Amino acid sequence: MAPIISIKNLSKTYATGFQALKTVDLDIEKGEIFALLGPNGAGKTTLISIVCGIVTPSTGTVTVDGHDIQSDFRAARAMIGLVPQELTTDHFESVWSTVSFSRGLFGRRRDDAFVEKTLRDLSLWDKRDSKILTLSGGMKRRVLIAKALAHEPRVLFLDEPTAGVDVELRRDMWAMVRSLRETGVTVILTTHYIEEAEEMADRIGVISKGELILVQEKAELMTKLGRKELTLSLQEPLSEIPASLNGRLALANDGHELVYAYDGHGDDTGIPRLLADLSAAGVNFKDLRTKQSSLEEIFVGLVSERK
Ligand SMILES: Nc1ncnc2c1ncn2[C@@H]1O[C@H](COP(=O)(O)OP(=O)(O)OP(=O)(O)O)[C@@H](O)[C@H]1O
Repeated sequence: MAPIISIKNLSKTYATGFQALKTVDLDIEKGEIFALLGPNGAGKTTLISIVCGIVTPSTGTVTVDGHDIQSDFRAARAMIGLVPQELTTDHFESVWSTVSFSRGLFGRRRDDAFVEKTLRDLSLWDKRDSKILTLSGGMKRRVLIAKALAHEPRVLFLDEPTAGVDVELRRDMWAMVRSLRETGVTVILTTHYIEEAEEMADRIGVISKGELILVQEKAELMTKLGRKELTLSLQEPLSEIPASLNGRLALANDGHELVYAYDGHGDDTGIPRLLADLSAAGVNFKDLRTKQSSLEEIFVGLVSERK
């Protein structure tokens, strides 16, 4: 099956001379949930802004269901719903009129029943006559989603959908994404939360400094991301690791700490066996802490693995 979005040789250098994207190639399959994972400034918004026709690429092409986003912009854009990070217009409009207006913008015929269903699904029905200005931040986010869905797009982009939203909205948003997928809608979300990519995505692309450094099925990538470290603060410093524990641990902090790295997503972390072996070797500790690899460390690990 042809991909719903095909990105080839895409790069972007802004007028400042800053290169925000470096030769990105990516195909998104119809009906998948794809998470673009990367730290702030990695180029996520730039990438989706190009696909949505908001930013012009410096090189490369993008097609949406076969429509070129530059030469066939209207057809390409009509396929897409975009939920941006912030609402910038429409403050004085009511919820109902801003959402139904968005539908009209894409040439869709008026369909009050569809707009009503969208508002109800997003718990906005009671607010349909309220001016956007008077809504809470969470409600404004819901309006952004309703606007993006108003013209029944086949592809939905969510830019940092849960940054700063409350638990309830996050849960609603995830449920909405899953139900959209059931109707064949393709969802692409950007995030810098590993947990969000893990919860939502079928496939994850890791972007760092404008480069798509890895694209992988979630299950595979989470195994890589799941590395954790257990640090034990010892009661007495050690000059060397006891023979029975060698190979599993590293000494740190001048022998005051032992560090054990393990797969945080595996069923068998090896920790119970490790603690039993430490006790048998007469090594006592006074404190312990665990640490998840940070995104930065993961990126460094992923990039060096590819070399
Ligand atoms: N119009 C612009 N002119 C110059 N530089 C820009 C412009 N827009 C973005 N940038 C720069 O491009 C880089 C990538 O920005 P982008 O917004 O795509 O990142 P991001 O991964 O979406 O990050 P965030 O999560 O912070 O939005 C950043 O360093 C940003 O400062």
